[in-house]
Amino acid sequence: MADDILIVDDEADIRLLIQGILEDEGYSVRTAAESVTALEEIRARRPNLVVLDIWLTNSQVDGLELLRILQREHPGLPVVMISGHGTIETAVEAIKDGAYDFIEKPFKADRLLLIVQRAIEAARLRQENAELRLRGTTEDELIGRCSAIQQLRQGLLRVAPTGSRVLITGPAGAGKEVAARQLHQSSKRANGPFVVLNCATMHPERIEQELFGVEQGANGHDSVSKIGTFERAHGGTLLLDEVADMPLETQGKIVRVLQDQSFTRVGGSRSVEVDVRVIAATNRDLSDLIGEGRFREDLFYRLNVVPLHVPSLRERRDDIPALVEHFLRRSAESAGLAGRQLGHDALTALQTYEWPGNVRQLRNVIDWLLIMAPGAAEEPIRAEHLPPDVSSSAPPVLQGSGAAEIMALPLRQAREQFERQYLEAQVTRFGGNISRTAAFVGMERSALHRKLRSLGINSGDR
Ligand SMILES: Nc1ncnc2c1ncn2[C@@H]1O[C@H](COP(=O)(O)OP(=O)(O)OP(=O)(O)O)[C@@H](O)[C@H]1O
Repeated sequence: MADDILIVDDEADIRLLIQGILEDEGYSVRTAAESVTALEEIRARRPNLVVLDIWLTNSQVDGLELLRILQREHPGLPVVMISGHGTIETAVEAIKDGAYDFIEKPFKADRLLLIVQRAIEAARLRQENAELRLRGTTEDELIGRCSAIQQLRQGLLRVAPTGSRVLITGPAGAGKEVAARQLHQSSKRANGPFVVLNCATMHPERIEQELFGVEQGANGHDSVSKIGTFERAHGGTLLLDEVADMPLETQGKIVRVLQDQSFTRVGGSRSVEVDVRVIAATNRDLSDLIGEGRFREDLFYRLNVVPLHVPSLRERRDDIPALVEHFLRRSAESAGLAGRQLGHDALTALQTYEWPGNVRQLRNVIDWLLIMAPGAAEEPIRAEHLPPDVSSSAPPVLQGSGAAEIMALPLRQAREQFERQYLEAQVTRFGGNISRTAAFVGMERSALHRKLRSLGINSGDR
């Protein structure tokens, strides 16, 4: 997606010159000769960058004043100043007032392009960092090698370049946002913004302001007091997270935006044109909600062009060791703590746990362990060090009380009890796959089957 640049200069030949240079590089360019038109253009749709002449003749306000208005009305919008009669003092003043940089006429095309590219990049990074701070850290990389994740990864790669809409389903914390982010990264819009709107945490009355922005009449002019997520996502991807929680009325408006690729801001009348790829995510069954009249069928079909599913963590226990290793490394690095290893018992306990909160919960457990687990950095973390809710649901053989119980029994029963607990834990850990359990425990597949039957363990051979 081409970045959108507005050139504001009173000299027509300079506007044409800059426009030519930028368009040759693939930018999409709009121009304005004075401040009123410039503000109109910016209010019609926020550009990615403004190239602004310091001296504007026949203009309501000059370049420096316009810069101040932009800083007030459109914070975060990068501005590169141009001057023909530039003095260092004017440049310094513009930069103090928030301009990204300054270029003096006559300038070389290379220098203009370099500054423009850097300014857009810097603004994008700033926006991404602000969003990450707001929502906590997140990943770009979908960790996991199990077949469901490999299938998901292939699906993402196949659909990414097509620009098609995608509906990502899966339980809370399973990685739907990570998948959406990866889709964006592999698409042609990768250099554009990736914006997330969580429809569940948003007050129903505020959701439209968030999505479409707000325009208010001030001094007889319309002025934009808030840029919405649709506009911020122009040229990129918008993830509507927890889309099932979107109020019905807003759903109707989204249908229209998807149809027209344009909308009006709350309180405004002019139409804002955008080019946004919409991805939706949900942990609910939208067909049920359609049946109950709580989700619009037309929106469902528009969003669900390509459905992708992220499995729960308990359906892919095989991926737990790789996820644990990844989070141990990442969390230790970012907290400045020494890295730790997990003992086999702790890892098995994690692999047999049900994970109602999925990968998000696993990540929290790892953060907790790095701070709370006793012992020196080089000592492995044991099952008994896991947080109480995880360790208390671990198979008894991995809990301190398991050993005490076994010691109270005669050998035959003790052996049987141990075998039952040990094998139950291993079968769960390998997701019920008997061949892999047999390989790990060192038994023939058929012998393991017999053993499980004799111990009354339901393997449900998957
Ligand atoms: N496959 C994965 N690889 C690496 N990290 C992951 C993976 N899946 C999830 N995570 C991490 O788990 C946490 C939750 O993931 P994410 O926000 O994508 O889940 P979600 O399905 O969108 O959740 P919700 O429905 O609650 O919004 C994040 O911190 C994310 O970085």
